[in-house]
Amino acid sequence: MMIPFYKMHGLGNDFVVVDERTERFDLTPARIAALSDRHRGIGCDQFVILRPACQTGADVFVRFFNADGSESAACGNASRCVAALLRQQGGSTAPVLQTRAGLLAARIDAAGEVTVDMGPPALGWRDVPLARDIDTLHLPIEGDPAAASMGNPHVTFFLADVPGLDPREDGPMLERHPLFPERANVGFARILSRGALRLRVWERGSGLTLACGSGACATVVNAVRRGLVDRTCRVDMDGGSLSITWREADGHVLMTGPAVTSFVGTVDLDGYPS
Ligand SMILES: N[C@H](CCC[C@H](N)C(=O)O)C(=O)O
Repeated sequence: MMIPFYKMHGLGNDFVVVDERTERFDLTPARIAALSDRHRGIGCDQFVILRPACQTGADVFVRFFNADGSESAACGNASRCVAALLRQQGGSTAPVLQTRAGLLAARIDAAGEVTVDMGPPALGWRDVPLARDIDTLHLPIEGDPAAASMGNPHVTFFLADVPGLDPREDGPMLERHPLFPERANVGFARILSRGALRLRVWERGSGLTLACGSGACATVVNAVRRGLVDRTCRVDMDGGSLSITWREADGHVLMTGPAVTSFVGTVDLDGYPS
C-alpha cells in the first residue's frame, strides 16, 4: 500500500511525517522502526503521525515516535515542523498542537521562524520520572547532573563538572541508567556565557542527533536552576541554534527556530514488517 509522507527537519533533527487525519495506516512500532532505518527504510530520527485533534482549541493531534519505535509525548523540533506544515497547507500562523504532553501554541513569523510554547517544565522526581525520591537538581550520578521533564525525560550534564564525558561513549549507558525508569534523553552542556550554551544530546530511542528541541528547553531550565545562565538563552547545537526563554511570568518555556520541508514522497508499506 503506497502512502505519502513529508520529510522535514529542525536544525538537522529529521522526521518522516505521515498524515492520518483522513485515513489510518497500519503503522505499528515495528514498522515505524523499519521505516526510520537509514539504510533499509526512509530514515529519520523521529517518525511523526498527524491525527484529527480531539481537544477543543487544537488544530491537530500529533504523536512522536523515536527511531526504535518507542513513543515520546514531546518533540520540540518536530513540533515546529508540524506547525510550519499546517501553515504551508493554508492554516493559520498560530496553530495549536495537541500532544500527549498537552496543548502547544505555535506561531510562525513572516520569515518562517517558528516559536512553540512548550509549556512549563516538570521538576519533581515523579515528573521526570526518576526511580526514587531525590533532588532533581543534583542527581546521585557521577558528574552531578540535573533532570527535568518537558513532557519527556531529560538529564543534563554540565561538562565543566565532567570534562571527559562524551555523548557517543557515555550516552547509551546513561540513557538506560536505573535511575530513569522510562530511560532518558542525555544532554551534554557547556556554558558559553550568561546568554549562550553549547549542547549535544544523546536522545532516548534515537541516539546522537544534530539538534534536540525539548533537550534545549530542559537544558536552559536546568542551567537557570543552577544559576548558570539567564532566562533567555541561545542554545548552539551541531545542527544550529535555537532561542529558548523560560518565561518568569507563567513558567512556560518558549522555543524559537527553523522548520524545513526537505521533500515529499511515497512509500510502499507492504515492504515493511507490521
Ligand atoms: N528522543 C525524545 C523525543 C524527541 C526529542 C527531540 N527530537 C526534540 O526535538 O525534542 C524522547 O524519547 O523523549
